Amino acid sequence: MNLLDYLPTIPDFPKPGIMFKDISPLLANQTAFSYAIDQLHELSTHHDFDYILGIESRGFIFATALAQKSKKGLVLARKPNKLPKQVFSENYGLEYGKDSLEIQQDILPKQSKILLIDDVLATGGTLIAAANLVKKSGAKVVGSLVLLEIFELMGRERLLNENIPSNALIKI
Ligand SMILES: O=P(O)(O)OC[C@H]1O[C@H](OP(=O)(O)OP(=O)(O)O)[C@H](O)[C@@H]1O
Ligand SMILES: Nc1ncnc2[nH]cnc12
Repeated sequence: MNLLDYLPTIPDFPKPGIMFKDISPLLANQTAFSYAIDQLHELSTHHDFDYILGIESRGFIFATALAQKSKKGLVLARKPNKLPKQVFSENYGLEYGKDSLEIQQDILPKQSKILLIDDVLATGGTLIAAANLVKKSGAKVVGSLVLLEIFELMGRERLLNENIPSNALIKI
């Protein structure tokens, strides 16, 4: 199955010049979605981890499915002002803007091993911010896994510079 058939490119969204990869058709096709989760789960087994960290919002979809399949807990990295307790925060830039992510300060046990999950790796800004939140918690990032990596935006290099191993089911 070629998952790229279910990931159309939408030019100039959300800003001129951005070639946006839309995951909606993949999610809407039960066979493609299920195949993607099975393949991502297989890649996740190469890591020894205690928790999955999912990134709001598209990352939550894949993180939830993988946490269930892996029988691991799911921790949410959320956009600002959504979490009810004390948080660690990170500001970051991504391909088409700036944002912040937060996690609750008391959610990750110190020294626990964390696998980061998102849908797309573009510049890597989002995953590096998520990794910094894990570090602030005293936990350890064992790797990152995405559905789709946009190779020319060089996120993988940025992640490697931060000592974050990265893997992607599809690379374009
Ligand atoms: O590698 P980067 O350049 O950081 O870009 C990747 C991020 O961009 C998208 O998130 P977005 O902030 O658009 O949020 P969404 O999931 O809520 O749509 C995507 O879901 C990744 O999290
Ligand atoms: N080009 C892109 N398509 C989909 N999601 C993205 N997140 C960052 N860049 C993206």
